[in-house]
Amino acid sequence: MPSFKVSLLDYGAGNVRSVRNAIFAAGFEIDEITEPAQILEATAIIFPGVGAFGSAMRVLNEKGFDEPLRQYLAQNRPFLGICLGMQTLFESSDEHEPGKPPIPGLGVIPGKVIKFDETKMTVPHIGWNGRILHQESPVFEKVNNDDDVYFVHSFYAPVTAENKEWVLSSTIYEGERFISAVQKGCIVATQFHPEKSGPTGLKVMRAFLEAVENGTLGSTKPLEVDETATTQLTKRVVVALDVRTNDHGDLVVTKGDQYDVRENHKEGVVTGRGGVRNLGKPVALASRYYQEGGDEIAFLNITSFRQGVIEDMPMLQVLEEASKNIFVPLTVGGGIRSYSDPATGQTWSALEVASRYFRAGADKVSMGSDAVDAAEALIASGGKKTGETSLETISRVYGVQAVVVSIDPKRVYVASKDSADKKHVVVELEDDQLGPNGERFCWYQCTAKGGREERDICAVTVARCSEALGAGEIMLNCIDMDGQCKGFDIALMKAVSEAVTIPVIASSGAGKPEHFTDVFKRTNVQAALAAGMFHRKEVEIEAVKEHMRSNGIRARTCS
Ligand SMILES: NC(=O)c1ncn([C@@H]2O[C@H](COP(=O)(O)O)[C@@H](O)[C@H]2O)c1NCNC[C@@H](O)[C@H](O)[C@H](O)COP(=O)(O)O
Repeated sequence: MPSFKVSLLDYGAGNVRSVRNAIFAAGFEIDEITEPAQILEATAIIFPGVGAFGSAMRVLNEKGFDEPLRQYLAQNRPFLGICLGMQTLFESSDEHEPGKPPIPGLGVIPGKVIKFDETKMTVPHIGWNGRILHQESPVFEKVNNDDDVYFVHSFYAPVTAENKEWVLSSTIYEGERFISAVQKGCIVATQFHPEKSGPTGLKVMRAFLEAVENGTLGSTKPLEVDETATTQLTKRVVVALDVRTNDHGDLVVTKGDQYDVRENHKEGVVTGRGGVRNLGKPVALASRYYQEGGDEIAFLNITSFRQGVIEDMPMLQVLEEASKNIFVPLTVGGGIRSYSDPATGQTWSALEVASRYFRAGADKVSMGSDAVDAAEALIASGGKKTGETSLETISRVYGVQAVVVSIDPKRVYVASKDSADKKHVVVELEDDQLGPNGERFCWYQCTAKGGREERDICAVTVARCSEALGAGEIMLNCIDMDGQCKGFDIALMKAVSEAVTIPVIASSGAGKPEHFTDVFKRTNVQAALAAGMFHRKEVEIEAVKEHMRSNGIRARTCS
């Protein structure tokens, strides 16, 4: 039985549930810090930060946590900061609340936090990347040096002459070296998320707590840093679980065939309107994919458009259960929008809905129909933002990296590149992906309500508007390819990933490992997802990664 409880500094933003679950998984109990006085009474403090530097420091100051925290750190007492919990240790940051003056950091480490240059690279830096060690430390002694860890951030701390002695590890992203972990004595912090870095992350969390327990935390040794060493962001293999209630009211994982999730065929014979395809229980399947090395898992509530009031949120329980034993990023989508209860007239904002999901264990929320509405409104207003759309309100509080837009387009074939309405981006299809009658040109019409409502706006426009409104990532589905096992729609993935600077997840159509290698070789998407082929056990996640590696594409190794 550990001799101390971990003091958790939760300033109320983002998914702290996973940090709690990772501490429990390491065998320790938690004291929630709610009063400034508790800080100086703590044995070990863990400070997870998600969101924006400015609002984090404002909350620390308003709650009176900043001064006792500075004293605690000045006494070199055990501390683990995560992501923003590391950045706030620095003197300042370029990330501050719009229209508000920059707020200084805790000022424990010299230096300023700055933003990755989106003219040179995709921002945010989302995914699994490596570490170059600058010190030997008990915190990393249980993990292999080349184990990847999970990052999700747009701002970073560069290594400088003034803060060099603090650097525990650095990481390279698109040629830019940044500090991925710091340690001086008993003060440790990571830019990456140990609670989301799978078994590797859990080992880091356990090693930190055990080093506090046996008093060895501060025993570090500087290492000779190989200046030529580098790291590279892996391409992510994501698993999607389309979830809905079946005709008996059970919540099941289902899988559409071009978005139609009903069994209409038996042995190739049309049998008419059958039951909802049932491919298993959401939490059980998600746990299987975690064990099998899935880099991220997305739960999509595909009938959420029918949901009336906020109370009917079945995905909350799924998330709470799943996040107990799954330590890779969890995304939830479906029904992230504002609600009003016709009976009581009570309304709930999309921000309130999203906050419930973050508190239940989600790392990212994904919006479909609401994003199409917001894009149409932005176009109609000539690009004038209201600041009130769900994309803007949620990304302002939780950071763009926590906001995904899921786009559901379908092909509209046209005779030539300029025969469609000028407002739609027409693409030329790849020779091996022409239309059913050899069509070579099409535009991608967006839909809402799960493909049920066609809208007069194209996928490229919705992606661009979503980025402008605060989305940090695009999940790019394709109704034509969904469930067809013929590969991802390359032309669509190219058109959208070249139109935005935020990461794009390719989706719909994978049927074999080659399809992942293909989309990573022919487009610059950062991730790709599949559903059916994994649910039907036709392909293993590791087989996909093996095929990628054997074609020179970096994939995360789980140890
Ligand atoms: N009938 C359906 O299938 C369906 N209806 C709605 N959705 C999703 O549910 C969410 C609804 O969100 P809102 O309530 O509009 O914000 C959206 O993310 C939308 O994409 C649906 N599924 C979307 N599914 C797309 C992928 O998630 C799928 O998993 C890939 O196509 C991979 O499949 P494959 O590998 O088997 O080809």
